[in-house]
This record gives sequence, structure tokens and C-alpha cells, in this order.
Amino acid sequence: MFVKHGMNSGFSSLASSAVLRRQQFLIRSLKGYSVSDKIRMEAVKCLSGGASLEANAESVLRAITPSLDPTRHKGQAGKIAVVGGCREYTGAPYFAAISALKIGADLSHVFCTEGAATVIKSYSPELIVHPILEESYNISGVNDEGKRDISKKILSEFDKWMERFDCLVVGPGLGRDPFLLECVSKIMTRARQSNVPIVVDGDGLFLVTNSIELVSGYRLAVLTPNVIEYKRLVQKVLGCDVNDQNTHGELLSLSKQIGGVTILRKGKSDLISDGEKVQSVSIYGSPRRCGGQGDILSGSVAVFLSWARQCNLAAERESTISRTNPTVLGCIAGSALLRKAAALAFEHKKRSTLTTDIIEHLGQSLEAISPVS
Ligand SMILES: NC(=O)C1=CN([C@@H]2O[C@H](COP(=O)(O)OP(=O)(O)OC[C@H]3O[C@@H](n4cnc5c(N)ncnc54)[C@H](O)[C@@H]3O)[C@@H](O)[C@H]2O)[C@@H](O)CC1
Ligand SMILES: Nc1ncnc2c1ncn2[C@@H]1O[C@H](COP(=O)(O)OP(=O)(O)OP(=O)(O)O)[C@@H](O)[C@H]1O
Ligand SMILES: [Mg+2]
Repeated sequence: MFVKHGMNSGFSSLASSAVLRRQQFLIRSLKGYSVSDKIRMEAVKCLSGGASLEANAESVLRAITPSLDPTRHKGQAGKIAVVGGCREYTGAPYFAAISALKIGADLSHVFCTEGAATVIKSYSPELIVHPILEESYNISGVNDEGKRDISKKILSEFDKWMERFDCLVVGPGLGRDPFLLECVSKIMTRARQSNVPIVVDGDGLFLVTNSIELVSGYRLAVLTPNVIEYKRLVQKVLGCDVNDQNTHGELLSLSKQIGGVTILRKGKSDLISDGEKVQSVSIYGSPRRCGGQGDILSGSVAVFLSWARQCNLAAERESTISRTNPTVLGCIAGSALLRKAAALAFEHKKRSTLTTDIIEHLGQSLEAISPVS
């Protein structure tokens, strides 16, 4: 039923580092010759066992999408929480949270500042919005002790809900206010203690890049950097600039260095790695690069990750050995679905395609791959 990858055994990690060394050696040796990139790629593929790096994304999507069984109750198809939404940004958390619902999650929450909450609620009555976060400008007259009390209150408000969530998305439209980010760090730490998966995007990546220990070694964390966010992450963690000659090796090293967190590097092709191997999703999407598509992706990954995790847990219950990493499966499925929906939206709207148009095509795209009946 599942795609075989993401094995956690010592053997597979040794094997993949040997493959990596061989790939790096080959790229170095081929550099001296005037061969085209295409030939070099083919040669590297042969050395790495001839297997395609392109994920069989549609099979993954079909395998992890649950059936609409009338015996299931509300919540079983997923309860997602987005932590984001501040004075500047209200669109990003809305895009992430509504995408989760449109794909099939049962409940979608947003934890944001009070000002953002009213706006987000007015976009949609479907979302459950918690106005609990605070930015420094709003508490400028409060002394340190008062700030500690506010921070504690925020955490205890969040704690009331934490155990109910199947996945958190931290960062879309979060902003970079220091007090707010400090509170979100505590929320992340608590989520980690409770084994709740976390998808980190947008300003959440700004936070994590500067405090890598928040996710380091947490196998249920997914980072979804865009070009700039990836560059910052590489500089901080690997201490060098992005090397476009060794895209896959670099992504593997980055993931390993952060203790096996899953990284989805967004771009022309999306590249996904959990430190064991690299998979790509290159399904044709849209040439429009309007803001907000990454937010759809983070909300989608959260849902698919939860579904993949349910599949894994069920497999474990039946004592079958599960070899799949749900975070990788979630990334593959989320990336594929976003790209399909973007292609459909672009077919209709061409240059005027916006993020809301893409969201409207999420359901149709999923139905085409994994029909309800
Ligand atoms: N409607 C909304 O509320 C939206 C809010 N957003 C939020 O805005 C906040 C900041 O996100 P940003 O992504 O703007 O991050 P940054 O504030 O770090 O800005 C990144 C900058 O890099 C530029 N850039 C992007 N791709 C590039 C490339 N390939 N080469 C060179 N430059 C490139 C962008 O134009 C942008 O100005 C996040 O919280 C994010 O979630 C975005 O998600 C977009 C939509
Ligand atoms: N050059 C490209 N060609 C095709 N698809 C792309 C390209 N760049 C990004 N994408 C697609 O768009 C999705 C969002 O990536 P993008 O880099 O726009 O994220 P982002 O900057 O975080 O977005 P946001 O505006 O939501 O913050 C990716 O998953 C990818 O599938
Ligand atoms: Mg983004």
C-alpha cells in the first residue's frame, strides 16, 4: 500500500551516505569534462541505483487519503491548528487554515493576535479563531513581570487545545515581533513534548533558523522553506552559501544536520528529504507566482501528514512493519495537490490567477486523483 522510503535503520543511513559520497565524487569528477547537465544528471541517477528521484505522488495521494466512511465521527479526518496572523498579515493564516478544510480536514483552528482575529473570522465562518497572541506594541506599558504573566496565560490558553490537534502549522503571517515569537517558541516546545507534528513555514522559519534547537532532532517536524528561507537556513546550519551544483547532497546534509527533520525545499521542482533520501515533485503547476501559494502548501502538508500518520499507526497496530515516513508522504501529497490545483486555476484565470482561485480548485484536483467513490 505504501511507497517504500524513509527507512530509519542504520543500514539505510549508511547506504545513503555512501550514495551521497559517490554522487559528490561523480559530480566533482565530471566537472572537468564538458558534459551537459542532463548527461551528468543521468549518470548520477545510474550511480544511485537508477531509481527515479521523482516521487510517485498520485499513488501516495491515493494511498493516504481516507475514505468517507459514514461510521467516522467529526474530527477523525483531521484537526489542524495554524499559529499565525498579526497586524500585517491576515491572508496567510487564512489560506493555510481554509486549505486544510477544503482538502478534507474536519476542523481548522487559527491562533493569532486579537486584531487579526476579527479580520480572519470575517473571511470565513468555518474557521475557529483564537485571539490569544500578543505583539510588543500592544503591551508596551507592561513591565517584565507583567509580560511573564501574559506569556503564561497565552501558553495555558493554548494548552487547553493542544492534545486535540493532529498537526500544527507554525508561521504563516506570524510576523517577527520578539515577544510574540518568544511565546510561539514555548508553544512549539509544548507541542513537541506532546508529540504533535509541526509544519514550520514563513516567519516560523525565521524563528527556527535563529533557534534551531526548537526542531532539531524532532522527526515530526517539517520545514517548508522558499528560496530565500532555504538560503538563510543553509547559511545558519551548514555555514555556507547554497550550492546549486549539489542540490540533493546539500538538502540531505541539511536535514541530517537538523537531526532528521523533513525539509520541503520549494521551487521549480519541490525537493523533499528527511535525511535518508531525496524525492522530488515536478508535476506541472502554474507560472503565476502570486503570494500565498506557500501558505496553501503548509496547510495541505499538515492534513496529508496527519492522514499518513493515521495509516502508519494502523499498520503498526496490525504489526506490519511500516517503512514509511509520514512527514515525507505528507510533503509529497501536499506539493502534488497544490501544483495540480494551480494548473487548473491557471487554465481558467491565466494572468489574473490568485491564491483564492487555486484554493477553489483543491477539491476538484483531489477528486481527480482520489475519487470519493
Ligand atoms: N496575504 C498574506 O497575508 C501573505 C502573507 N505572507 C506572509 O508574509 C510573511 C513574510 O513572508 P515572505 O515570503 O515575504 O518572506 P520575507 O519577508 O523573508 O521576504 C522574502 C523576499 O524574498 C523575495 N523572493 C521570493 N522568492 C525569491 C527568489 N526566488 N529570488 C529572490 N527573491 C525572492 C520576495 O519577493 C520577498 O520580498 C510570512 O509570514 C508569510 O507567511 C506570505 O505568505 C504571502 C501572502
Ligand atoms: N519556479 C516555480 N515553478 C513552478 N512552481 C513553483 C515555482 N516556485 C514555486 N513553485 C510552487 O509554488 C509553491 C509555493 O512556493 P513559493 O516559493 O511561492 O512559496 P512562498 O514564497 O513561501 O509562498 P508564500 O507567498 O505563500 O509565502 C511551491 O510548493 C511550488 O510547488
Ligand atoms: Mg511563504
